[in-house]
Amino acid sequence: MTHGSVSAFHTCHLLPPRMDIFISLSPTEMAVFLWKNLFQTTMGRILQQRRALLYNGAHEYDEELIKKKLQQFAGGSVNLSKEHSGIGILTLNNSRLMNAFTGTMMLELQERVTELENWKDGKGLIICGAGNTFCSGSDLNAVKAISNSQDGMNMCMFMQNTLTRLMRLPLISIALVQGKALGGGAELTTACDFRLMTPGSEIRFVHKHMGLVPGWGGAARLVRIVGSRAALQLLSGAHGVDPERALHLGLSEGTLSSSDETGSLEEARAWLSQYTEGPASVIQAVKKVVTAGRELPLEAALRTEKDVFGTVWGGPANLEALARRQKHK
Ligand SMILES: CC[C@H](C(=O)O)C(=O)SCCNC(=O)CCNC(=O)[C@H](O)C(C)(C)COP(=O)(O)OP(=O)(O)OC[C@H]1O[C@@H](n2cnc3c(N)ncnc32)[C@H](O)[C@@H]1OP(=O)(O)O
Repeated sequence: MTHGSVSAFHTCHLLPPRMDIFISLSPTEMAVFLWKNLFQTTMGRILQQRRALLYNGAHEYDEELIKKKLQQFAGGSVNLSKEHSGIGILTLNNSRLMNAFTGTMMLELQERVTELENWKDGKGLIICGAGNTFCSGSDLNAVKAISNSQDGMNMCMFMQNTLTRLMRLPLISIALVQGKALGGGAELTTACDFRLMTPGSEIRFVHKHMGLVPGWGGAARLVRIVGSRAALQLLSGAHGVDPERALHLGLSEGTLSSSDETGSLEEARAWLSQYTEGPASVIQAVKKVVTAGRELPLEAALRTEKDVFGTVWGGPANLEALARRQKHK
């Protein structure tokens, strides 16, 4: 395959139904047409793979039933601001209850994740809480009302489906931890690629004190972030993890200097911007190949990497870079 060209392999299944129109195009127009078709075909295949949910009817999961149940526990909101820079700000907004997740907030989180999955210009995501604190987990008023096994298991599967999709977004994500990230709030931080903490903040897996273990996928992700020994200590000790210890464990990427809501968000934007510079198609491709490397067996990861490579090879960003012949000094 030569630089800037779409190889013969790629063209065979991409030729348009109207050959009379296609052959009237200039060579450049033909290359752009074929590249766009290749991009759409490959993206469709990758999107299809990614949207295969963790739980479905085969696992006795009834999404419509749990959605109706969660709808009964209203309050708060999950807001998304998609900025021109390609960075989205997702804010948990229930400050009266320390941003505890009500039932409707769980439903809104799923809606925001769907929105982000379809954000073509998206590159990064910062998740934070209103009122200078992150999230104190599930709304205990709702928890008490759905404490029967079936409702609890359905809520667990709903949140695992949603947080797994969040984790696999083709965006570089940060949990901006201000104040407290407790229980499900601590689990939510582990569904982000990185965590940044403000002075005095803490991440705390309080589940043991609730007679529980994490149910939103937090244990499985925590083991992959800090290792099984540290994860066992954090879950069995249920102690608060301050910024210094989080940094030491590799749970946090850094401690911000600002403690106030606006200042820390600005710092988080600046930190993330160093990784989201460049075309959205390339940043999204980078996240996709890393997700594949993290989650798939080697050969499947290699095949996904090949597919993702095919969406950017010979694309506008690649062709422009070749034309620039930049030196990486
Ligand atoms: C799988 C996830 C898991 C599950 O679903 O089973 C969970 O996440 S269970 C929930 C785990 N979280 C907690 O247990 C947190 C309980 N709350 C606290 O420890 C404190 O409120 C704290 C440390 C977050 C803040 O303490 P502080 O003294 O600063 O403030 P207040 O306690 O006065 O809180 C203000 C106001 O918010 C209410 N609140 C706080 N957290 C929750 C919550 N998770 N659910 C419902 N309500 C919550 C608190 O009750 C106060 O309201 P008030 O009407 O004044 O009592």
